[in-house]
Amino acid sequence: MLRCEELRKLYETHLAVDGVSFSLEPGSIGALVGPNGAGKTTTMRCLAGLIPATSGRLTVAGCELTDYNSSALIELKRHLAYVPDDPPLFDDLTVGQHMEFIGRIYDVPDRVEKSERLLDYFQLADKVDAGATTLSRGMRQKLAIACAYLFHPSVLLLDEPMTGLDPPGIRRLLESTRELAKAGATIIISSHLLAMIEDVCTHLIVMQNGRLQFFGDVDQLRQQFPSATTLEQAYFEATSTVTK
Ligand SMILES: Nc1ncnc2c1ncn2[C@@H]1O[C@H](COP(=O)(O)OP(=O)(O)OP(=O)(O)O)[C@@H](O)[C@H]1O
Repeated sequence: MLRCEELRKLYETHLAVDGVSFSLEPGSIGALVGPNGAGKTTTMRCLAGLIPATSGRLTVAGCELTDYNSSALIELKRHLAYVPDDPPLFDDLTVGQHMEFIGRIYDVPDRVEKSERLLDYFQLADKVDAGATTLSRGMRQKLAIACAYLFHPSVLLLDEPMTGLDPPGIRRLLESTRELAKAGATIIISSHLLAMIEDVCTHLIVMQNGRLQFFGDVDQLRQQFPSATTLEQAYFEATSTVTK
């Protein structure tokens, strides 16, 4: 379960997120979309507990992010995985060592077998002994996603996950998010690639200039934008960035 109530985030004098509210039940996949600078990454980072909200109430994986004390954040991190668009990896570790490290700190049962399966699934098996600094951008992305899946998070936040991925990588990522949601996880995918996330998302969160323009499930989206036949058309109508 993930609930974001009246989230506001001020960077000094700039209001990046202005009163955004939405909630997602377990099993939901929310597509977080909006123009550059809309406040998507800021929202994700607040939900992940990486930056404090200026005001608002955030409940993520049963944890209330109100006081940002260390025990609340540690509890949150047990259940949440956040994969930014340029994931920070450990320069001194290999691909296999990343999986081993994450498997150990999250105390993942069968971590060796799960790691092998995930590296195989994300086509990184032949890179198991490669150092993180030798990976391509897409491989770094895949490794960060594999690390996130390893401990089976109940909330997964993916910020622009498809930017560096090849077509098989994108397909596998989307398939795997569907599987994780089916198993009860709550997922948010922030992306500009609307056609690609269209089939996988159950909900749409549209932001623009820090404000929420639309939140609802796919049926509500159809009701609100009856003439839109694609997610992209609904997006344009919600943000009015393009007129026909
Ligand atoms: N650390 C920061 N300090 C000051 N302003 C910031 C900071 N981070 C983001 N902003 C501003 O907040 C606004 C929202 O930025 P954010 O990165 O959340 O947008 P976004 O929707 O993720 O954009 P994009 O699609 O380009 O990634 C922008 O105007 C941005 O310039």
